[in-house]
Amino acid sequence: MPSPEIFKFASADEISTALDHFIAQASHDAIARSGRFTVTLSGGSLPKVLAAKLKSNTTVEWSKWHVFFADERCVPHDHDDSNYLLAKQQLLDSVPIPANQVHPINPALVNDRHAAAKDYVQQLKSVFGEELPSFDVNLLGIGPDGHCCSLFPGHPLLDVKDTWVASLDDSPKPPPSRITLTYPVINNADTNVFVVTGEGKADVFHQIIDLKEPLPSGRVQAKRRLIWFVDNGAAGKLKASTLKYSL
Ligand SMILES: O=C1O[C@H](COP(=O)(O)O)[C@@H](O)[C@H](O)[C@H]1O
Repeated sequence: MPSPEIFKFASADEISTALDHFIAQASHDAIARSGRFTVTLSGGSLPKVLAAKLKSNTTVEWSKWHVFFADERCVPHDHDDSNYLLAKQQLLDSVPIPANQVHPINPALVNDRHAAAKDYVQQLKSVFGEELPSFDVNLLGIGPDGHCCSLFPGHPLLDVKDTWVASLDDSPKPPPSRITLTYPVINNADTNVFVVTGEGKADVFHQIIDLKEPLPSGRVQAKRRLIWFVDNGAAGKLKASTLKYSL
């Protein structure tokens, strides 16, 4: 299992620049290796930081991207709570990824979370076949409680191993009904990248990295790289010895 690599930046803006370079390189490498770049996006604070610079990057072969969502709220695509809507507004509307290579939750199934999760497994199979999906990169956020995707502390979904996509109707963070990738898929990625900004995340980041508390984000592994991009605010309580400063 790779050790976490933690990179600290002065601001969210600096993270956007670093992410632009990092994702462009990861995309280039994956396309050279396999002809495509498979990536998941999270919701919350991530899409804005991710897209700020990346959306103007003309060196990226956007036509080779296949985009999924690490988790999604069971709401229509035009709902304010939709992770897809957020990603569309921040990034997807600005870059030429073919529409059939972007995989949002099926909008016809948002009132039936079980069916939506099952459908999302089929969407994964349409790109990865029957093998356990191995994304080139998952782009993940963390909540102040340590959740990532829609995997919340103490929730039974933390132990799910028999499906690639699970659903819940009791998310402690609204909205309650959601679907989420499970650990077998998350941890089978080549690279998992967390993006953490702001003082509001300083306590939980310290708990995960320094105190090694078994919060959902702290249980994320990867096949090759496990990377954290953090700003000064989020790293405010971290022991200095755990940091790396350049990629
Ligand atoms: O509900 C969610 O929250 C997490 C963290 O969001 P943030 O705003 O604190 O960064 C997010 O990663 C996840 O995709 C989303 O559904």
